[in-house]
Amino acid sequence: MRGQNKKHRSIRKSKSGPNFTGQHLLHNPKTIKQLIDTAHLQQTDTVLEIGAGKGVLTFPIADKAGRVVAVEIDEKFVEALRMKAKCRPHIKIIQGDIREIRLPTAPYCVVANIPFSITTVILDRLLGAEGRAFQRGALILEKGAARRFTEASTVDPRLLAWRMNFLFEMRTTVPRAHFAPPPRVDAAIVRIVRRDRPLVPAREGKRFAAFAAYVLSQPRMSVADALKGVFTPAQLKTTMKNAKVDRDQLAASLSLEQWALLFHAMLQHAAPYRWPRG
Ligand SMILES: C[S@@+](CC[C@H](N)C(=O)[O-])C[C@H]1O[C@@H](n2cnc3c(N)ncnc32)[C@H](O)[C@@H]1O
Repeated sequence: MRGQNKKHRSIRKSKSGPNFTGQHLLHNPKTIKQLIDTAHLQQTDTVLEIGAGKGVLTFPIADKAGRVVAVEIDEKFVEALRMKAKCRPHIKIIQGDIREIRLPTAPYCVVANIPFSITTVILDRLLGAEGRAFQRGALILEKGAARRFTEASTVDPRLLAWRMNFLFEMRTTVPRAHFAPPPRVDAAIVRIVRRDRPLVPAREGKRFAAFAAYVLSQPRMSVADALKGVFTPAQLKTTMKNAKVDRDQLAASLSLEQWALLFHAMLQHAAPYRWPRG
């Protein structure tokens, strides 16, 4: 018990923000195999593991990948992981906060059972401009979050921005009983893969999200009306025609391709002082 308290104190010390470590350790061999298989790892891959815990994923990942960089915040787990990884030089254990450490700059994959409470922060780092070397991943997320990230259409500007560069697919539900201690709700395995051709360049992600937020800020207004502040009437007419957007179409029904066409038209034709800012 004293050891436990000490452990939690050390986590608290090393973090800013909410004190929640999400230590739900996987113990179901079938789920562990499913998660790792979802990543299709090869000997040429470098894998970033986020929240390595006791290493239940770290070592099977290391059997398949060329290099593993495992990040863990809890110093007790880190100590044990370093002991176990002693004779495996292609495993690097980093003690740190995934919200703060530098991400790899060479191409890498992610396989992880992440702390659910910081899901959006983690995805923002991996899928935003900062994570430009991130190629693909297999992640265990809370089932509700997994559904939200993978449903066919979305009105979340940040998720739209991620989808310009990545494909999301929900693979399978992971019952809460597969973790110790079990989380409040079931989880799911989600596969994320970088698109061969991005619909919007990653460096424009923030500008795209600001554009999407602006158009979506009036959910009952047609896209044409919402864009009157961005384009001149002549620009708007051509843009709507080129993107095949109907006069009365609402933003919620735009396809990803239509979003990308509207955004590119703004960059090409609209005066920069009229571009929405985040
Ligand atoms: C859901 S557990 C997964 C542990 C292990 N991978 C498994 O599947 O059994 C999440 C892990 O992330 C660690 N963690 C929590 N917050 C973290 C952070 N900000 N940065 C790095 N690791 C963190 C926790 O200590 C915990 O070991």
